[in-house]
Amino acid sequence: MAIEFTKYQGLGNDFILIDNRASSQPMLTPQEAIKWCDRHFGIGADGVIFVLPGQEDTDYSMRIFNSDGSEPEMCGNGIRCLAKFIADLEGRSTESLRYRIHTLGGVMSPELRPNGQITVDMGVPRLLAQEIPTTLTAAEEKVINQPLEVAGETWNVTCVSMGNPHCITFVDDLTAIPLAEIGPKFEHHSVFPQRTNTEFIQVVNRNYLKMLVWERGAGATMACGTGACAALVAGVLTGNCDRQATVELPGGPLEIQWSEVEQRVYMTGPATKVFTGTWC
Ligand SMILES: N[C@@H](CCC[C@H](N)C(=O)O)C(=O)O
Repeated sequence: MAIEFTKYQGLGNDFILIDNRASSQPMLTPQEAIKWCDRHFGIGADGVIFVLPGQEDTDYSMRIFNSDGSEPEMCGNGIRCLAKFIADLEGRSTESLRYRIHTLGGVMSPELRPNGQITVDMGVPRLLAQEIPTTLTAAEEKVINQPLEVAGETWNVTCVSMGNPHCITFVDDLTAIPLAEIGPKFEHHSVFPQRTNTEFIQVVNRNYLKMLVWERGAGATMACGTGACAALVAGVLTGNCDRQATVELPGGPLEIQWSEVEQRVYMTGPATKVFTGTWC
């Protein structure tokens, strides 16, 4: 069966978007998603995202498969791409628009702005060990600057769930991080029963962080929206940064804010259409 798709990217974190509004079941299996994401034998992407009918009073639902076929709960760069894709499908790309999107990580709300940027209300971060999930501390405790042994070194890590799990560690020099070697060791560490995304953060100043990411199910990517949000939350919890900061990723910057009153995290960044195609 021929299936139409559109490729989008947010800071180089790239996704294949599929119009799945006619059914609540994703059109592809995880095995098919692996083939589509392959950069040599397929279209090439960090994941496949489906726009499905809304549930529980939302406008639409989002499901996503990582490039390894696993299904994460949420994706920050992906939800900006999805908002742009929906606006394009509805023929409303030039308006200021807000959607309520159901995800496996909770309801998220992206807003398309007239300047082309998209701000997403990413909800309230979850901080208890059982919510990450991790066995690093007791289930009801937060994981802030806890020592973790990886590759023969002790790393002080802080864990944050933005719907999906993140393990954040602050380092002096990002250029000294052997990402491809240690990323998988964090991802598959026995203290993370559902694996984890890992962010390495260098603090430039209290409002500017630099980040490298190893994503669960996708490896080293150019950017991770949920990871940037989790990094800012971890920075506040460890006293490394203020509640508003620019997070610079290999693919470019995201603006992140953690509001003191409602405790919600807001992420602002771009999303761009790359091309459309048909998989035959
Ligand atoms: N790149 C994404 C996160 C995608 C999901 C992640 N790999 C996971 O398994 O949790 C983002 O921008 O947030």
